[in-house]
Amino acid sequence: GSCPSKATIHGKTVIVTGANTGIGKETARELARRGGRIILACRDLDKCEAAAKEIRGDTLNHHVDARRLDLASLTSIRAFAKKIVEEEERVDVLINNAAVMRCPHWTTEDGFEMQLGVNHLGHFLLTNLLLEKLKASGASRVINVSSLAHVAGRVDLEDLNWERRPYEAKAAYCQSKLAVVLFTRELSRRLEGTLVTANSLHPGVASTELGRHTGMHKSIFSSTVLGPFFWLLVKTPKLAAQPSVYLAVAPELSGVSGKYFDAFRQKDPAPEAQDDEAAQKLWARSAGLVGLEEAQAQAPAPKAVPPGKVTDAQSS
Ligand SMILES: NC(=O)c1ccc[n+]([C@@H]2O[C@H](COP(=O)([O-])OP(=O)(O)OC[C@H]3O[C@@H](n4cnc5c(N)ncnc54)[C@H](O)[C@@H]3O)[C@@H](O)[C@H]2O)c1
Repeated sequence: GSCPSKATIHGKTVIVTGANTGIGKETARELARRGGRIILACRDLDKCEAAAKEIRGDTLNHHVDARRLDLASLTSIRAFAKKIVEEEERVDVLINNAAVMRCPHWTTEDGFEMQLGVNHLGHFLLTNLLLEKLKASGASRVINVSSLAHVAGRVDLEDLNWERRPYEAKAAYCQSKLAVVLFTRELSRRLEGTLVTANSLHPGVASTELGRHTGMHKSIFSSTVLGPFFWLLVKTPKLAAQPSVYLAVAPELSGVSGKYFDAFRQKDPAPEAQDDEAAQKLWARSAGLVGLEEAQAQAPAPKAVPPGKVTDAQSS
């Protein structure tokens, strides 16, 4: 169903990755409707601008902006984060939504297996680079879009990038989505004592462009056998966006952190996703791969700034 919370987000700034299409675009649209300043972060700036324009026209919220972010490039992630840190007063919600599913054995600019690189490592670096900004904005929320597919995942810490095993696109997707839940768990642990929360979610199964590499989005749509039933089982992108919207806005989720949601319901993720030791090891491996200083990832929390207030440091 639709988001159980009707809360608005006036004065808040939200970043949504992979927001030019699918669930990300509908998440951005719904949040724009609720009054926030929405930053769409997409690999292709033209598509991003087009989506931002469409959302502005649709919601009459003119605080909807497009920014370039290629999660398959550490350089692009650093450039995006630098711009946000320098130009934005605050970041209240970061929705790590972008993903690649079951693509061929591609690698990112920095040589990571594409699905791990985009779905996990890219968002891992992005989140860490924005962490001080999130803390300075008060009770900010990090929302990591995972998938039920994480239950079939296995994180191989010795071979995260599929260099020593035969590549399996499906298993690589499941690994990346399990990594997202483990990352959320460890992030939440590290955020204890701050007001910032981090949760992950499964949006439900939706008809989006995610199946572009599997042919599923085409074959199932055109299937005369599944056709009539397909729509009973599968959500529209708009409906699949509602859980992300809920985690972003719901007042009742204030202070809730380190949890996994299946749509609107908090649930236990797979046992592998509740392994604190694995989460800590994955954090260390991920930090090493993206070249993140551990010290930077653990800097003490600065004082929170109430909405609308700009500190000297931020205004300079
Ligand atoms: N659709 C489903 O059934 C389903 C089920 C479970 C989880 N999910 C998750 O929901 C999220 C949204 O997926 P969707 O279904 O809307 O798919 P989608 O393919 O329509 O959207 C994914 C977005 O990620 C972006 N992206 C891919 N690579 C990128 C990169 N290198 N840099 C920046 N952006 C990049 C794409 O451009 C696109 O905008 C994903 O995290 C996906 O894993 C979807």
